[in-house]
Amino acid sequence: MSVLNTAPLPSATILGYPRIGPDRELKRALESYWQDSVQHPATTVLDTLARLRERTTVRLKDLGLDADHAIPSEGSAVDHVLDTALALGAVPARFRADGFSPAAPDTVRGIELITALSRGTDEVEPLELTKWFDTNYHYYVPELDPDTPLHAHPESLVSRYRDTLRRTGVRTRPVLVGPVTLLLLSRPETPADDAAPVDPLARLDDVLAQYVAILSSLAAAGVEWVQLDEPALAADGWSVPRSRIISAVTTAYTRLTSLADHPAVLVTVGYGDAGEDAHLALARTAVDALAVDLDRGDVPGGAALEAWGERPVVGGVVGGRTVWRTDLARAKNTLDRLRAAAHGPVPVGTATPLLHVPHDVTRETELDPDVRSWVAFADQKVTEVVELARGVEQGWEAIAGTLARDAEIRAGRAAHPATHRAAVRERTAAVRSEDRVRASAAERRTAQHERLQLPPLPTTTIGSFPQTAEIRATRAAHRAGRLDGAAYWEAIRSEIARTVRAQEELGLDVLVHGEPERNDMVQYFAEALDGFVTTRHGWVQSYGSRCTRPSILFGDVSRPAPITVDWTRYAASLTERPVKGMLTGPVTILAWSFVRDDVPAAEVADQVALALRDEVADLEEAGTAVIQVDEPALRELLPLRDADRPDYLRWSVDAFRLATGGAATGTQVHTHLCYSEFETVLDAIDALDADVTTLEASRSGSGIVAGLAAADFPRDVGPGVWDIHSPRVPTFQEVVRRVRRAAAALGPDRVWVNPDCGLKTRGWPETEAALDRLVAAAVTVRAELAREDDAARPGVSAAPGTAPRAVVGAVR
Ligand code: MET
Ligand SMILES: [Zn+2]
Repeated sequence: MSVLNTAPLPSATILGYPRIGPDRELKRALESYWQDSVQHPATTVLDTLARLRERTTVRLKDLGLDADHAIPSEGSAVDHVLDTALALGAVPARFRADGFSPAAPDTVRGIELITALSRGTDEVEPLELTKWFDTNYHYYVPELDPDTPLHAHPESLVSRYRDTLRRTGVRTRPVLVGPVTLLLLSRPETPADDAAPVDPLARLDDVLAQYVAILSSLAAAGVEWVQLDEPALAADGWSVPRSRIISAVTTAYTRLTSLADHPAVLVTVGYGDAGEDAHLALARTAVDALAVDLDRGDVPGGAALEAWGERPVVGGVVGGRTVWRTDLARAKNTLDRLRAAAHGPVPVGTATPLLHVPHDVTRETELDPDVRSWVAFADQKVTEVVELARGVEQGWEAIAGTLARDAEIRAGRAAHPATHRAAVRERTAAVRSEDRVRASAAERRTAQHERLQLPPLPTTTIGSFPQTAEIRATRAAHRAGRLDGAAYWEAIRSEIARTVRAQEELGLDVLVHGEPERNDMVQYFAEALDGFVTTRHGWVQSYGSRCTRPSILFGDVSRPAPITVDWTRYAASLTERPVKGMLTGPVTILAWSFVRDDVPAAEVADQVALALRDEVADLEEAGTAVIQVDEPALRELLPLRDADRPDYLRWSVDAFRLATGGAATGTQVHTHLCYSEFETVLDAIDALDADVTTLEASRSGSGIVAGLAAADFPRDVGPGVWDIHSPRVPTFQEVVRRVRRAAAALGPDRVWVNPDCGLKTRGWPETEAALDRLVAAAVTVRAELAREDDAARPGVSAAPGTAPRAVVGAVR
């Protein structure tokens, strides 16, 4: 084994930085290219990436990360997991058959390939999108079959490094997802419906051969440090036993560090505590440095640190997933404990990449100054890292002023009246367990059937309809004061009217108002509730070019006035069919906001739930018979470690039930979940006690339907039959197949027909085309079921359900 050089790891570092750009430059470049690749060719995306990389490096250097190897070399166009898959040359067979060959990410062909993999083509479906550990970032799931050819493509890793060095003079640290995590996150291309479960580690050797080739190329290019991220080590719930994962770690890092020439290897195990077994396994290889998450995890045990010897252990004391200032006194103590136990240097770092926080809070000039002083975005966190590193290097007295000021800000926050409001606390304290319980599911079912009179396989959508440029402009004009209340109200009403009319014409059974007034399903509620502030530039990447701007939940939460009732009432006045009231659930409001860290999450969730409970009551009062409370993030907050899960599931389910528990027997409560694998939390979904659950299902194959069937899930479900995350319109046959499969597996009297998720990112033409097929498919399968019924019971004719006007032309 020989490490190419002995350049030390610097005393301050971060594990990653936001990639989308302070003004979402990357989003704009990608979307322009996707919309019109003649006007905006792939080279414009590559130029934007290069400019952002340069900007980031210069900025980080200015903030004090001025040593070589302190700054990660990043720059994924769409997703870092996808980039790693491309670096290994892993292109699924269906894309190869469609004319795509492996390519390095930062090339025109690479951008074309990334576009196809993430968005699909007319011919083939895109990669599945799923959440990255317990965050709101979503990655594209790599697909690896036993025979997927692999071939290393290190070109972009090399060119990024060289380009940054040339432009800025800084030696950066290329980053890849580590081999063990990459394999655990991947899935086979051909879903193994009934076949034996696939072993995700089966291709370890082949994959390692590509990492070997990549590290050799990096060494040859003069790269001195490389970062391999292994967050999977801090999570449970993989399909292989822990012991095999640990032995894969040993195999992988023994091999990668025994190369003739290779850059020094920093392994990061963020997103929680990897545990003694993983630390020890890594320590027993010749890995050059380890970075641990000391925000969520603990200082590694003595045995592991003993085994690490004099190699550096990066103390990740600055959380990468929270916007609150780091508690510097606590960070100092943690670092002192690590330094006392470790035998080598302790550089200061972030716990995870800063991908999950916005760029810079100093730009938030409209934010309440008190709240702003409590907050740290990426740039402020870098400053915290740099300051703490100065404390480690020069002694804590060197940063005594910084520590004192932090303590003062912390005390001010604790004493601020908005962080403790007696009326809110009294109300949560008075909640009784009966408040979370409705009439029995059977009674509700009867009452709701009577009231709603829906056909079998009822059709509905998830809530939002296309958010056209026009609607966004209307909202923006209103916000900026260029459009007065009356004109705004009129514009939104006309959009609602259009949406209701379209749904009637398409023949949907349960309608929605379309959510044109909502900028975002969480921010909309955050703006209406007390206890939140919103930001102007606080964007974080959700997936690909999609960003969200989480609100900051900083105080006690209450509802000053009804939020959604007028819009829902207006939509209902336009149609005879039921219109769903649409609310975002308490868990999702928490998950997609930056939540205060000074009160237990269970208390915060109940505060939000009580506000929603009042909204449910007001919707009922306005005559609403169906109310959907979305919880797409239920699975997202699920702790990565098994031991932490029961407590989370208890308070999250409790909060949903507090929000919905006051609904009348005849009110049909829906919930909607998407973006992740729900198989592991089916019991919790059941415990939500919703009458109808709509789920994302079309990208993940038949998994969720099979899972629900196997669990004998006792409620109505709508497994999505149209993947709305890509512009592709499913064929009629595909939709029929999915509806049939769901009806057969779950029983036709329990199944709803709906898209995977809301339609806000889609355009009207594809929305109408797809919904037309969806309604047609429901009608077709209803007729099939009616015929089966007829055949089974001659003389009795089954109800065909509503026959939509669109259906004849729709069957194609
Ligand atoms: C991410 S879940 C989205 C649910 C929301 N009601 C919508 O339709 O947009
Ligand atoms: Zn959804």
